[in-house]
Amino acid sequence: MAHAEFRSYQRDQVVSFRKTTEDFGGLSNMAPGFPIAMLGHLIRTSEALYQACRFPHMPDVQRMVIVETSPMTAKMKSKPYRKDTRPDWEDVRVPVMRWCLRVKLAQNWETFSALLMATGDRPIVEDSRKDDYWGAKAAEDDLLAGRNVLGRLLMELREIVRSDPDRIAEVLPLDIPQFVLLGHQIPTIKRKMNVVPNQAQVRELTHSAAKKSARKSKQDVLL
Ligand SMILES: Nc1nc(O)c(N)c(N[C@@H]2O[C@H](COP(=O)(O)O)[C@@H](O)[C@H]2O)n1
Repeated sequence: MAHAEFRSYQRDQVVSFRKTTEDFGGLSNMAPGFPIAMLGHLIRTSEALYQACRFPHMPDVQRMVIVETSPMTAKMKSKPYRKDTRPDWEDVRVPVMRWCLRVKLAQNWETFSALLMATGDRPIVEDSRKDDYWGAKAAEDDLLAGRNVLGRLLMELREIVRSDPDRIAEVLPLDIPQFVLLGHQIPTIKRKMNVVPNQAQVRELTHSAAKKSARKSKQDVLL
């Protein structure tokens, strides 16, 4: 999969997604509404989980990534540290992404499995402006061209949901060195119904949203 071949998809024959607000936007790692609970922390998106996995040896950077409300901002904020990404990242990033998607599914079973099933048998493609590794880019004749590794992983997951859903009853940690979050070994994740934040997590979310809104209204005044 890491060396998935480059291919073209006819746009009108696939399920594609770009914005998280589109019908199939929930397939995007950036999509809100698929929270992940791990080691007592609430992680808002699979993108944040994936990006945090770059920095097992830098818990402060991991924390910064997982507490940020917006996954795009989290990714941007972690950009200065990209040079410190774990050295084997190129070898492990596809298994890490596969694991992140399984965790997203295991903890949001009803909603994410329903979304995957709603794609039917059509190819799934992330329609990306600039990333033809995880997704595919617009090409001539209404084609999308790229390696579409994320789309392929989603299709792989769809097949598991369809034919062997018990494989997602538990998601084992990856057998790679330093598979840790905030200094703790990542545990086996058990399938559960959609994650409901606990009281402490609700307080944390409310607090950070309130702080953000206060900052914003201050900026509004300054503008
Ligand atoms: N919405 C969006 N904007 C971008 O700029 C993107 N690159 C993506 N693609 C997603 O980014 C993740 C991989 O990021 P890196 O390889 O660490 O840059 C992955 O979730 C892609 O689906 N999406």
